Amino acid sequence: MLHVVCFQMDISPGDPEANRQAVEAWVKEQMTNDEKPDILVLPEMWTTAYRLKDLDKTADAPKGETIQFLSDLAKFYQVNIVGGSIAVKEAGEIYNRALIFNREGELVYEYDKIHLVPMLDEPKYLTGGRQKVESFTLDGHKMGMIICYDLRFPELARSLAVEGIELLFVVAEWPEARAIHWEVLQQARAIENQVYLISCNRVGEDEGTLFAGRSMFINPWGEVIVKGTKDKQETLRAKLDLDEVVEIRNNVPVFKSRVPHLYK
Ligand SMILES: NC(=O)CCC(=O)C(=O)O
Repeated sequence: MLHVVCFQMDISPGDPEANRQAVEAWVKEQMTNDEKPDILVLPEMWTTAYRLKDLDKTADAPKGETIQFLSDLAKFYQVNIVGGSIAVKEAGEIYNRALIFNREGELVYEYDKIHLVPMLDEPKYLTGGRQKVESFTLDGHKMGMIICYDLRFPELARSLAVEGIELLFVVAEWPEARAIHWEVLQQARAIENQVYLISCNRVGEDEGTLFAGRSMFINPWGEVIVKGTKDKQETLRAKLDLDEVVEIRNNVPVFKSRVPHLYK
């Protein structure tokens, strides 16, 4: 069983220090519980939220404070951290960068959001990722990670599923205005790829945008096993039986039935 916990967070806009303090307190609370989680998950752009005009000042350096902070927490509590994403400024460009740390505090994977979301002005302020997505391994299990708007591009999740991931993380700041897409697309990605899908969205409002919450844990059959509220900061948790992935792939052998040379 893999015990996964997500922080459906109400982010303090443009205030990395306040957000780091909130995350530190939350991690401490999780790790002093009797049942210690295996993986902690944070949302998208959790240090700054979508204060994009300020990112020149508030983005982290590539080996900056937030990266060290997450690494130290992972090492101190010996827990894997799917560190959501943060703004990182590198060679004059700003990226929406996801960060994954193992129990030793090592950065095992980083991913720059490929699809920048026009509806939130990302292309005006950020540079899209140029590296191919890859899977990573935590506690011996293959996993993948995408960021928010990436959810709309099924080929991205599929490429990770073809690599053999059992679990897909979706970290997000998805607005309430398109909440129906958020819910349905998550279930679709879980069903078509036969993976556990763990999403971590923010709640709250910033500069007129209300965010949708409804973070979800979905099993590889497509059932929502845990769902956050639409408007409350809260912690979501579940123990995942990864044998279910194998069982469902045996019962409905989608990956064996694919004929990829006949379509793109
Ligand atoms: N932060 C995001 O990528 C939001 C995505 C979004 O609003 C949408 O796809 O709709």
